[in-house]
Amino acid sequence: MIQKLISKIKSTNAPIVVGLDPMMNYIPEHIQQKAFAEYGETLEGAAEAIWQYNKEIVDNVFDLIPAVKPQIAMYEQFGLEGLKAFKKTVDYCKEKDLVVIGDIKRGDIGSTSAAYAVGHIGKVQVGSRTYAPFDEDFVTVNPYLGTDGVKPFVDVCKAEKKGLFILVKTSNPSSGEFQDQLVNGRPLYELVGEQVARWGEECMGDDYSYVGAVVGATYPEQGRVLRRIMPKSFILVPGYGAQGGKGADLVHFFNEDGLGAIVNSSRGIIAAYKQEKYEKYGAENFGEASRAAVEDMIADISQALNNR
Ligand SMILES: O=C(O)c1cc(=O)[nH]c(=O)n1[C@@H]1O[C@H](COP(=O)(O)O)[C@@H](O)[C@H]1O
Repeated sequence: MIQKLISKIKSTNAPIVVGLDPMMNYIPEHIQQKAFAEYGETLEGAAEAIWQYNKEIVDNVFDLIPAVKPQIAMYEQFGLEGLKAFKKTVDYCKEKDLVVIGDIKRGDIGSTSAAYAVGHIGKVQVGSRTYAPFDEDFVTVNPYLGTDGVKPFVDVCKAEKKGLFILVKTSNPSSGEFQDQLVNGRPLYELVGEQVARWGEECMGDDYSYVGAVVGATYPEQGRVLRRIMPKSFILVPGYGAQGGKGADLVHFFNEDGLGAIVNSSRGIIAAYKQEKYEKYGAENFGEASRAAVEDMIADISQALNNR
């Protein structure tokens, strides 16, 4: 899957991911009203609104981008109906030939991680049959439990040719509380980065490992250091746009080959129609506003990479 991600980044010339994080207050009134007219103000109605919203965004941007990243909590909050909308979204994006990064941030003791891995990127056995329940291409993993909590994900990736992005230095304001603590004089995120590089060594595609890392756009200096510590790991970089990250902050997340990083924006793209810059599109044309925001994001990152 890392090969597919790389070839799609090259063909689109866009190292970006659109985050499909559909919060209800971003979903335009007309989409909500239609879904509620059909299913009532129910969990099913919410799930239908989410699905229709996602579909319109994907239809407007799929040809410009290599990948999407649905964040499962945004679906899970609506229970089983929400999870059905998550699965429908995953399948639809795959039909559109997009790489799907399931943002699930899981990680537990070995046996439990194995079940998460099977459910999201692997296959589950039912009697004589096997099923791929969610079937994303990559998932995000929380490494707090250490090697035996991560290894089941790595094993499933090897068997299924899928991939991981492991949290190393997260984009949020409190990320330093634990991640920046010094251990033998070095910040914890560096030690986690070194371990990600080691986990990745046995999982190489042609040039890059299919075990990647997550490093927030909001910490560009740490990104520069981590780029060197994990030269063969792809870095998923969230925090662009709504959290303040800009193209110019991101150049050091990339290798000299122009690869090695993929930048996520969720609210900045899917709720673009609410920003002053794109309000001329109006809520009715929110998909077109998202397309314009994707084009602007690609231009911003390309320009920063060309100027470095
Ligand atoms: O793993 C992630 O994707 C992630 C890690 C991190 O450090 N920071 C972070 O914001 N994310 C996710 O990236 C997305 C960012 O959304 P926006 O701030 O709306 O672009 C959300 O889905 C977050 O859950």
